[in-house]
Amino acid sequence: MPRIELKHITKKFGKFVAVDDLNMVIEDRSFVTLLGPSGCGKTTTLRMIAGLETPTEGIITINDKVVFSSEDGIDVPPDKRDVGFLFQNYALWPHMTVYKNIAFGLENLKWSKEAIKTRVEELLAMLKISEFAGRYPSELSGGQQQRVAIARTLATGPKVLFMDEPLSNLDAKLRMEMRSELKRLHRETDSTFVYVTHDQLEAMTLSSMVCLMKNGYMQQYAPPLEVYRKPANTFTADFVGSPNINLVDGLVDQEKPIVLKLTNTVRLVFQPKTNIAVRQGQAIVLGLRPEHIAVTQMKADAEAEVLSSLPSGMETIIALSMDDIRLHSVVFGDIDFEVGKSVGLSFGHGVFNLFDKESGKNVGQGTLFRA
Ligand SMILES: Nc1ncnc2c1ncn2[C@@H]1O[C@H](COP(=O)(O)OP(=O)(O)OP(=O)(O)O)[C@@H](O)[C@H]1O
Repeated sequence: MPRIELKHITKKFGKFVAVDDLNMVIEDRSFVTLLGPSGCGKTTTLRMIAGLETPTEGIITINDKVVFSSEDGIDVPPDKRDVGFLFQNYALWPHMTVYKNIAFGLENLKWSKEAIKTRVEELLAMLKISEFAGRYPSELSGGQQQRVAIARTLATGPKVLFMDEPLSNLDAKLRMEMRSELKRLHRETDSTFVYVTHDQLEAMTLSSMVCLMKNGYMQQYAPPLEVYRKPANTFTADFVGSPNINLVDGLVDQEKPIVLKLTNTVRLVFQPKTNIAVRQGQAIVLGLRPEHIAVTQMKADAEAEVLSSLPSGMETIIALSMDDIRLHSVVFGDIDFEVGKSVGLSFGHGVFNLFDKESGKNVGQGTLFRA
């Protein structure tokens, strides 16, 4: 079963380094998402693994077989890597029916008519498009066309499936529907999925592992909830989560216990979960997820004023001003808050991340309370 390994993969376009010394292991049957802002190197990475782009340096192995090595001059072509593709422009063949579109690849492989029929019917059922078998692509909605494209890609049973923003042409409702379809397909097919997106929500909800990239560098490679709970640096902290994490600048005011000074009046004790090293006067950034800032009338750790309240029914996003620091909190339930009102903030039920201001790196996790 395929396990993919990238060793010291670098890709340069002229002098420009698009991917820089990337090392990663994609475990068999995992769902790995390459995530990051536009231009960070996601597509280039995917294309190098697939064999569509030649790395400048490094080694790629699939199932312990070297498919690329700059040193040994090995470069196995894409069709010999046992992989399938699904891209943003999934262009179905317009003059072929849905059935034919899915069958085409199998006919090329000289499958028997009966075997093709069995396989196509299985895929039509799996993707819930059996009733459209006789239609042409122009007679289908965008979401239905996308399902056909997925069925066509899955037909030959590729061990690894590469997808580059496959849902970006769909409207919000369909994207949501296709997300759960993709997750189900991943379970049902036993294939390894490698998926490119710049949509953090898509990456969070779909993947077993997220590879977060910036400027050609891997920033963090971890399960999505680990990226969320324990971001490696301020960039990854800020990239995942909606509404965004609150990143508040401050100073280490005291080392034992650790006291953080956020403003002239807001000082908080940071109780680390494990031993961490900070020094007095060190500039830090405190990461506060909005759902860990509770708005309370009792036993507050800090005081704030309500700047705005955005109730959506299930939850309310509140903009707050704590001294001159702006914070966002999320409160669950259909509650509204009065603008201008003074409220208390409690940090009692959260675990917070502390970052070094200069390097941006995570220095540790801990709980917070009033100093
Ligand atoms: N053929 C090329 N020649 C020169 N530069 C390229 C080429 N292909 C990509 N690049 C550059 O390499 C960088 C990474 O491109 P890549 O397509 O991998 O980014 P991405 O993260 O997938 O972005 P997006 O989300 O916008 O698709 C970009 O700055 C891009 O301009």
